[in-house]
Amino acid sequence: MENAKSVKLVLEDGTEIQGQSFGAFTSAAGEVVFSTAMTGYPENLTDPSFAGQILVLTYPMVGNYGVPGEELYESISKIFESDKIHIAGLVVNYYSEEHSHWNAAKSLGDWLKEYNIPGIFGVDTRMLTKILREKGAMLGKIVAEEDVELHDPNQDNLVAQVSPTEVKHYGSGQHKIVLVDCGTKTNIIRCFLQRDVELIRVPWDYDFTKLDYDGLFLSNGPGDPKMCTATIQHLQTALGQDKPIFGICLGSQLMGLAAGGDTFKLKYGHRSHNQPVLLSGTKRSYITSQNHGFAVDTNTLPAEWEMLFENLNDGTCEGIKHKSKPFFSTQFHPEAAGGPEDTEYLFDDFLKAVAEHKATK
Ligand SMILES: NC(=O)CC[C@H](N)C(=O)O
Repeated sequence: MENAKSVKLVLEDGTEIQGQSFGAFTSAAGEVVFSTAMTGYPENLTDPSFAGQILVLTYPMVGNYGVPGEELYESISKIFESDKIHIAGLVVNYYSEEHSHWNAAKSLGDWLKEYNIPGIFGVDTRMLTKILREKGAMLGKIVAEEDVELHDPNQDNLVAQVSPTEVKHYGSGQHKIVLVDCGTKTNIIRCFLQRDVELIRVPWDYDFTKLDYDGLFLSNGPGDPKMCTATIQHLQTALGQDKPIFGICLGSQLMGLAAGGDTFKLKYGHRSHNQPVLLSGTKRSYITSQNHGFAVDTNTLPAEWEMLFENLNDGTCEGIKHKSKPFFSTQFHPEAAGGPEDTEYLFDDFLKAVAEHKATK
């Protein structure tokens, strides 16, 4: 790109990498994480779970298909995973200034500018990823003119920042599902609305235990799950009953914590569209979409709980289930967006559990 201004990426270990600016020419600090997904930047950038993070993409050319225009589906976005960009900054190797796609409405750089998010290109993102894999995810900053302090987003209650403040209702259907929105991806809402569901979307700290519902869903969300003390407390009440509960990603970690287990921070997290997981008790594996930096420590789970899926790369917990009650979760993203849709059937499994539970009443 001609005339692009110089910017640098600085890591907490002192590594400095020079690059060029695209998107907003401004400085930003955050946790530097990498994703090896080959496509899906419109979905990734709007996934609220990335709040506070500077995202490094290992795929070498980014921006070539531009950014689609907005369309609505039942009053929520049909295209994006929330209503804004959530990442703190973007790091790419080659930024494709020219984009071409039937669905593109603007360039990636212009989209980043709209939300005042800095991008840096001309960075060897695979070399950078090797550093992050050896040393672990690190704090860092993109520095334009003004220097900024390093900042650890995991010390903040990011969920409170991205969760809605009001209750919203969607759709009509046989099953009344409460969705606890800790930063939900809109494809989770779309997945429910494509099924026989009336959805009640509530804020992260809302006392849903007082609501009349058939099944409880816990969304994905940013930051350290231990920050969500209000959600964990309400969830403990729900675990004392027997209505079906399904959690995804942060929702899985909250289920583990509410059950009495512990979570820990992974060295560098799982962010990609090709994470293999094994369904416990079978030889069946699935390729899954993932975006997480924390995980449930399976060894700390109480005796009535067990691991439901295991990550085949590093053996960590990819979901848990209660041995006798209809409570289960996945650390990966069955709703994909982006990534493979092979595990979307888990929404059907959950609704089947809801229907069965209602039939016994
Ligand atoms: N996508 C998510 O829900 C991420 C959960 C949590 N913030 C983590 O990084 O592990």
